[in-house]
Amino acid sequence: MSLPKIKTVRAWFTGGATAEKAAAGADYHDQPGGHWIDDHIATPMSKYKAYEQSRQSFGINVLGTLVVEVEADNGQIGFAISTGGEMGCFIVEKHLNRFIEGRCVSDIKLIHDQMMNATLFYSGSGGVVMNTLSCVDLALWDLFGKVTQLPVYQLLGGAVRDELQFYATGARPDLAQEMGFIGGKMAVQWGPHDGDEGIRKEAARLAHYREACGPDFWLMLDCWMSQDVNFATRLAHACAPYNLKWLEECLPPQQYEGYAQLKRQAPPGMMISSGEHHGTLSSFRTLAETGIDILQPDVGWCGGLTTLVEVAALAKSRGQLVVPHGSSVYSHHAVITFTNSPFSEFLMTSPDCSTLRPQFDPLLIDEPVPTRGRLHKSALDKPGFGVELNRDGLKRPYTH
Ligand SMILES: C[C@H](O)[C@H](O)[C@@H](O)[C@@H](O)C(=O)O
Ligand SMILES: [Mg+2]
Repeated sequence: MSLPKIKTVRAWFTGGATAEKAAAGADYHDQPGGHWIDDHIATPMSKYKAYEQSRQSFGINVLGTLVVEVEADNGQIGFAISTGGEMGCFIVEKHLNRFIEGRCVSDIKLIHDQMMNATLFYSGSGGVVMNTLSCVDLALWDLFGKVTQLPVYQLLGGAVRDELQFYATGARPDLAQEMGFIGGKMAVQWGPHDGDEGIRKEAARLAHYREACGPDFWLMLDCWMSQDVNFATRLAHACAPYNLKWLEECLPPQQYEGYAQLKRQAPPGMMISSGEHHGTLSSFRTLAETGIDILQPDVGWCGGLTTLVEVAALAKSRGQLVVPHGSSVYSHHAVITFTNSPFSEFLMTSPDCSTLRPQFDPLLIDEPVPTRGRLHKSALDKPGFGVELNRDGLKRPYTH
């Protein structure tokens, strides 16, 4: 089979700081007011009163959505979305384009290695540069699937299970249980600056939902980098009586010693997780060596699908789980091929968690959502990632 070459790469954005209004999409924090995902959630900025109530107030949604499309010389187009906005457009159109155009559509790993090495001097192994590189990588996998007429999960070697099962991240674990999810993960709302009262409030909320959901429904807390080892340890022990399944991302990404200490100090049987704000395989090796139980790379932020596959193999060699941060079809196609990813995250983007809204709505046409907390592999049986792009409102600020 003679494969086409990549003729053009283009980058678009929507939402973010330069947009007139919030525009949800890949940057799913860019929601209109009154949304659960921006309601007094603890962050490293919560110790500043002005930034305690809303994450948008300190800029969680400044980047906006990046869309990358790659067009082959036979006219077929692959695309992907991530969090990166106008800055990502600049990086794609003014820097990464030189490693992409002219290459064969199957040269995904070569392009990935050149993008990684060429951005080392300004990527800091994460952040918007890694988001952008990840988005290019995902678009290349999508194009390869479109050209070969195969879903990405089959390009990766095929499914190791017939269906994906999901826990739901949101403010209402009770509603998640009614919808058939296997668990509910809530965002913590209090942090070290709230002292013992904060721990009491979190434990009381957990006790309420343990009562509402019964003894076996999974309940988790997501701390979004907002804590220190002492607060996280004491929170873990305060929540142990309510069978907290895992405590997530308590510390900033680089505090590896802290994660190792937290894992040692956590109650027996309670899992510790992190990873959604880590980028590159090396960072995940260091994170895995802390001994935490679950690595949670975001495939749109960690280095793309090419890196995610490497991270999954690393974790598998250590007996650790990989449960990617909620990233819709971009992680579904990977997770269903990983033997150490027994479940996935579905991130509730409906304002009050009462309905099943596709995570990247409205950007992906035909974006699947779980039914009774599950998604059969047949839902992924379309070429590439199996979704099409809603181009409404997209802007292309740079060309080359
Ligand atoms: C719900 C969390 O605060 C974040 O908004 C979410 O993006 C992430 O941490 C997650 O694990 O879903
Ligand atoms: Mg998280």
